[in-house]
Amino acid sequence: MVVSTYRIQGATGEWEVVIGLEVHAQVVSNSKLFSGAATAFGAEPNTQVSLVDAAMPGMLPVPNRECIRQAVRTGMAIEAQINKWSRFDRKNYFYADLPQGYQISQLYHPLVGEGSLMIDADEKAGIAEDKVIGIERIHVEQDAGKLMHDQHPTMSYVDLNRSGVALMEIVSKPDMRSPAEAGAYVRKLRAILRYVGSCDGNMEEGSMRADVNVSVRRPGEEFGTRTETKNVNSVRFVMQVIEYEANRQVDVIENGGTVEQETRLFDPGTGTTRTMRSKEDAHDYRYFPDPDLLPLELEDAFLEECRASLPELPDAKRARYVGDLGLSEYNARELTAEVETFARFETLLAATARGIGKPERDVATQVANWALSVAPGVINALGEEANPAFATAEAQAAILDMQAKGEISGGQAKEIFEIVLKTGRTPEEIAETEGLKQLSDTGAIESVIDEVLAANADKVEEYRSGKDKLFGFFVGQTMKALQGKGNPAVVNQILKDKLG
Ligand SMILES: Nc1ncnc2c1ncn2[C@@H]1O[C@H](COP(=O)(O)OP(=O)(O)OP(=O)(O)O)[C@@H](O)[C@H]1O
Ligand SMILES: [Mg+2]
Ligand SMILES: [Mg+2]
Repeated sequence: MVVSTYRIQGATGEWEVVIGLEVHAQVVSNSKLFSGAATAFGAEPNTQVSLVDAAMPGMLPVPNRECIRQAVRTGMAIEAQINKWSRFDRKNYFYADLPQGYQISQLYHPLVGEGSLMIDADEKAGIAEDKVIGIERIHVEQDAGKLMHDQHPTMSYVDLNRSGVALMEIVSKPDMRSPAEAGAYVRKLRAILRYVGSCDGNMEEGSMRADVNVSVRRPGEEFGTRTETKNVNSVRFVMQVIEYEANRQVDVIENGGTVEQETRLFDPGTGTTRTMRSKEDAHDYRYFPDPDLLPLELEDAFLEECRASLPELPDAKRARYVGDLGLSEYNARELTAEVETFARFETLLAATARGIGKPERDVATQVANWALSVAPGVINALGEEANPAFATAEAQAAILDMQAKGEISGGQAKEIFEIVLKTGRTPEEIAETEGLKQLSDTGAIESVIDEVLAANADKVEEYRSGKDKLFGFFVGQTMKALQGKGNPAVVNQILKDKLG
């Protein structure tokens, strides 16, 4: 096995990087954490703001059961401790996008305690083996509004649509040791959130973003001082932040300086980070329990309902694909990485197995290869000419069924799929009218084989006296005579029978 350890080579020796991530994930829910206002993305500014979200005096927050349910389900999906008793705290600070003057969050008693998540070995990415990353906690909190500085030459506007939307803050332990591991962690976490349906994981639209904590140390020594780069909104950027920060910190230390604990901002344009605020003006948030809210107490029936609603999760699905369906580790990992991918695969697998009347296991590898490489290959090659709407599960299953029955070859399967993508015609009809079929008519194949054997009587003699290798020659000659359209299984069988 390749053991690849990520190290920064400094002027004075090697450094190890230590990473912990705080991921803010917007909870999928029709209404906000403490109000009935809608959460739909892309609405006109300030059209989804209740009196609670605008912090009108006297308004009281009421916890939204669905938001709590989603956070509990997420906690269960990372095998975390679910705290039946938790409480909300006020995190006080002043900023124009925060009308309350405080954010309702959970510092002292979060809803979800310790859990973990496994990142998968990926040799290409430099991750030698599966690795478990600890998760410290998940707490539930409100999002803030959004300031808009580009609407007016001298004024800033504020959009409160996001004010009060439920977020989960998922805090990892400082267990990651390379940009690749951090990238894999974010991808795996995003996959789990999407499987569970508790967050859409859409980083570009901001429904999932990461605060990236980075420090460096000599391998095996005490942790160094961390910096925290806020609001990083893509996997690639998370990795860039770590790469940049780790190298910057090594330079600082090797040049006799010390790393300051501070909050930094990432500039995607230059791939660098810069100071946003330092420890000196660090916030004192004056956290205290929110007097407007009672502690949350979860009942067993609620917890059971949450557990029962969980789908099969990525690790379990991957193991089942290998164990029950007989797929390779690689195929299983690729197919389970995204919800859309496994959903498409499972639909196609079911349709193919049903069509041909065989157990799923018998056709799983064929369907997996089709879904992961053959079909995308044909679609990409066609580019604009392909109409994705024609790539239905039924059409693809029909092609795979014909191939599994030996009626068409792999090459013909691709040609038929091409025509399907361009025209929407059915595969059976295409195979028939375009002559894209293998010949399986035993009578016709038999007479061709008879001719081949008669024309090569000497070779038949040699074969019968023990030169087994000649079998391939007869197959080749027969196929040539059939212009490549013979069903290989039928050709092989008849040849075997005739040669004795
Ligand atoms: N020495 C270190 N190097 C890198 N990461 C660290 C180190 N120590 C702690 N971390 C990580 O920093 C993060 C700290 O997050 P946490 O939410 O607990 O506190 P915070 O960042 O101080 O608070 P806030 O939520 O207000 O930003 C965790 O992900 C943790 O793993
Ligand atoms: Mg935090
Ligand atoms: Mg933080």
